[in-house]
This record gives sequence, structure tokens and C-alpha cells, in this order.
Amino acid sequence: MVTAGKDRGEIIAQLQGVDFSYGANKVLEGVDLTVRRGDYLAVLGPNGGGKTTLVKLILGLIRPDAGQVRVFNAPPAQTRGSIGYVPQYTNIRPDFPVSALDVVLMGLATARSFGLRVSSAERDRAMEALTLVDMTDCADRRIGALSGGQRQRVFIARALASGPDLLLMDEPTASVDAHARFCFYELLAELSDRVSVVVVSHDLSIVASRVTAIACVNKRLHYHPGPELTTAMLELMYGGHDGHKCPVMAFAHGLPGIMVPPHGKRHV
Ligand SMILES: Nc1ncnc2c1ncn2[C@@H]1O[C@H](COP(=O)(O)OP(=O)(O)OP(=O)(O)O)[C@@H](O)[C@H]1O
Repeated sequence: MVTAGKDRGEIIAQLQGVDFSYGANKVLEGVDLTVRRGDYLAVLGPNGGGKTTLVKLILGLIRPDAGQVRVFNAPPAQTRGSIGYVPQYTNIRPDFPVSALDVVLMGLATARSFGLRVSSAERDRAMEALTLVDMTDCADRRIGALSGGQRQRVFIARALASGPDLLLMDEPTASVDAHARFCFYELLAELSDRVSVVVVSHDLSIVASRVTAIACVNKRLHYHPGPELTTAMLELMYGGHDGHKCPVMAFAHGLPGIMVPPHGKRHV
């Protein structure tokens, strides 16, 4: 079901020289990004910086004004099945009458006709996906009765059920408390051995998890192939320059797990 054993390092998604505007509002400019098999990439940036727009481009929901987006070297609209997408958390009615397992089975719905009975093989596949996110105990529980963090795991299982090559998540920890968030990031690190992971987040603490790379987006994209936030990245995200540090930069310099080289000693 998942992609363990495939060629680590193979290019899965690639953006080259991408510009995108909503009308007169230029949101992304000259964006280059390569996602490879085995990556666990955190995409950070301020509100309105263009992170969700980047996600939509990779999903092929919108097309760039300039440059190109390729997924497995094809237009993303043709290779959508290779991406498991976990959208930003949306409220679910607590009395919504579907179980966690039903939700995961929905991830297989495109692979079979709606309305057909679920086969035992599909059920096994859905349970396997729930095992990957450590949620088998909750398979029969109502989705609306689960905590925000548990629900997120079920939505990840739904995205994994069809065996994607890339797990793409937009703000998955919005409704998850600090402790559960740490466990959640550990889970993503474990999953990245089987499926490449790209996580859009506002949460700088993700950098202290086992991410393999960071991309900071604020119209332009700054990529760093390691789990460090560089000074250049913080400047891109939050502004400020030597002698006029913004509060986030001052904070980040003292945050355990976040390594910011001294000013004037930049990684990139
Ligand atoms: N459908 C749309 N039509 C017009 N403008 C849009 C649309 N979607 C986003 N924008 C604008 O594009 C810019 C980038 O938005 P985007 O959602 O990509 O940012 P983001 O980094 O994901 O922000 P956030 O962290 O707040 O979710 C913002 O100025 C936003 O107002």
C-alpha cells in the first residue's frame, strides 16, 4: 500500500521559476522547489505568504502564470492519484454518523465505484492505514467523538489508504495541543520512511522534529536542505535585518532545537 523500498531521492514534485498572481496580487514569484522521495519537508511562512497557493499548485488545482509545476515529470492534474492530501482541519458535527474506519474507506472511494459494498481487501487496506497512524483502537468510534489530534490521524490514514507517493498537509496541527503536536511530528517523521511528507505550518516548533528540509515562503521561497532555520529564512518570513531584529528572530535565537547561525554567518 505504501511506497517503502522505492528509490529514495527520486524527484516526486518540482516547481521551477513559478510565478502566481490572484488578479493584480502577485503571491508567488520565482519559486523553485524540489520534493524527493524520503523527504520530510516543512513549509513555513507568515499569514498570506503563499503557502496554500503553493499546495494548490502542487495539486494542480491552479496553474502558474510563469514557470512550471511537475509531479512525476507530468502536469499535476494527470498525477493527482500520487498525492494524498490532508486539508486544513474543518469542524465536523459531533453527531455525524460515520466511524473512523468509514472515513478511511472514503480514501479508497475513487479506486472503486461509489455504492458498491466494501470488500474485505479494502477493509484490510483501511485498517492497515489506521495501523500506520496508531489508530486501530478507534476504528469503530464515531469521527465526531474523537479529539482534534485523533481526527487528524484518521484524515492522514484516509490520505494514505490509496498508497500515495506524497503526503501533502495544510496546517495539520491547527487543532492539536503542544504535547500531541510533538507526537504528531514524530509520527510524520516515521511515515516519511514510507511516503514523502510535505507539511505547511505556522508552528516553528516543527523544526525541532526530524524534518529533513525547510522551505520558507513569503512570495519568494527560501529552501534549506536541513532542519535549521537560517537567518535569511527568518528575514524572509518576518522581516528585520542586522541591528533591527524582529521579535520572532530574537525568540528563535534562543529556542532549543532551532539553530540560527549568528548574523553575518549564513548557511545559504
Ligand atoms: N482565491 C483567492 N482569490 C484572491 N486572492 C487570494 C485567494 N486565495 C488566496 N488569496 C490571497 O493570496 C495571498 C496568499 O494566500 P495563501 O492562502 O496562499 O497564503 P498562506 O501563506 O497559506 O496564508 P495562511 O497562513 O494565512 O493560511 C493572500 O494575500 C490571500 O489573500
